[in-house]
Amino acid sequence: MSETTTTTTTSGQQSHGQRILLENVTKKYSGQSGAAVDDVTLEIPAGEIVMLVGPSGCGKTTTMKMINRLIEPTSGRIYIGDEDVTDQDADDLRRRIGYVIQGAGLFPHYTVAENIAIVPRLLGWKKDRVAARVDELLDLVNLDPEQYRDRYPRELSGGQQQRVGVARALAADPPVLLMDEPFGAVDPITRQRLQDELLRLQEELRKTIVFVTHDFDEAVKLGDRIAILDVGSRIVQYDTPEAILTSPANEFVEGFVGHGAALKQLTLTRVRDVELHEAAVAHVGGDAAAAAQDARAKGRDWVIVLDAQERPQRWVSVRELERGGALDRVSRDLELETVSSASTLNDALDEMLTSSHGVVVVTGRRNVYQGVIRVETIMQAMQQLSSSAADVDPVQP
Ligand SMILES: Nc1ncnc2c1ncn2[C@@H]1O[C@H](COP(=O)(O)OP(=O)(O)OP(=O)(O)O)[C@@H](O)[C@H]1O
Repeated sequence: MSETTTTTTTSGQQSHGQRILLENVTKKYSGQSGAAVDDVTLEIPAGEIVMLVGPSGCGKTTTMKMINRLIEPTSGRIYIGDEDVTDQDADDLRRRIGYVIQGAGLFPHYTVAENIAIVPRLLGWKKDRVAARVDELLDLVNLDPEQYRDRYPRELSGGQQQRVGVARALAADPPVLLMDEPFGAVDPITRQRLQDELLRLQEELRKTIVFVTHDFDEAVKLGDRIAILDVGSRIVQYDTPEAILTSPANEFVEGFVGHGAALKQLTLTRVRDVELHEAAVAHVGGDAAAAAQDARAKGRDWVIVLDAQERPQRWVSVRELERGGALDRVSRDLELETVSSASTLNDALDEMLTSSHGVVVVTGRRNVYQGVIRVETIMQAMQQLSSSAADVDPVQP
């Protein structure tokens, strides 16, 4: 494992995840009658996101914290890659496993840069290398280094703090990331963005990620696999989100899947998997009359105004342009919500239901405009999903 962590460079060389294997792992807290984690065997494949879901107190956090030995197992073995880490020096181990918790857990008296630099410093990296890595990571989590590196956590929003938390966990390029309800304390819109960013990051980094959540929809959205746990961390079902949604193992799992499984399946389809439509667009500073004409030719009543970097700024009606409205306002209109290509159709539907335009605007890397999704596209996807679910699941009427 040490090899992968020391190959980190600021030139973009990245380690890939390593397999984690829990073998007959048990944790008994003193004074408790049953085991909090009872003889669990679980293999987490390299480079995958595995979600641990289960009722409160079932042992999710205990299971996760045994991987970086914040909690010592009572018995059993834990392997990362081929290495048995059960008897390794715990401090040493933790420096090689990224850890993200709810509320980010940043040190309030350290700046953003100092927070991110903690593990690289402990590992003895040279100053220049640490500084370059901090900037690289801030970029990676979509925070402008110039603007944010010298701020203190209290000068950031909850979502920004959480991004710094992720950057800090990634600092020494660990092959394994543990995330304990990282997005539990932020509002739903911020949570959706952070989830999208995590998926985008994961496409690049391919870490092995163990993620504890209470939110089944989050598990479906983020997980390559989901482990549904019952008391004692007993694994009731361990499978892909598709398989859990279409063939829940028993009533306990059905309880998690809940009603509206068809709607939840929208969480399985990404914006990038469906056809985007072209909207009428114009640029800040462009010719308003020409933009209106173009929109009319396309049969559109509204135009999306993009800035010089092709980022959507606001909607403007064709009528306003025809009445001589100019395209000179640069400010971003907060009512123009966008989804990214990594977002789910469920997120897109959410945005659409609160937008008055009947479409949702899709952006790609660096928030560059890509197109729009129409409500018909979402309806079509839902029909396809429910007919394929009926094919797979024989118990469906
Ligand atoms: N330090 C401790 N001492 C004694 N018992 C503990 C300790 N930590 C956790 N427990 C118990 O172990 C069991 C599992 O706790 P754990 O925090 O792992 O569950 P969880 O599934 O993560 O719960 P939640 O979803 O509520 O966070 C619970 O019954 C809890 O009360």
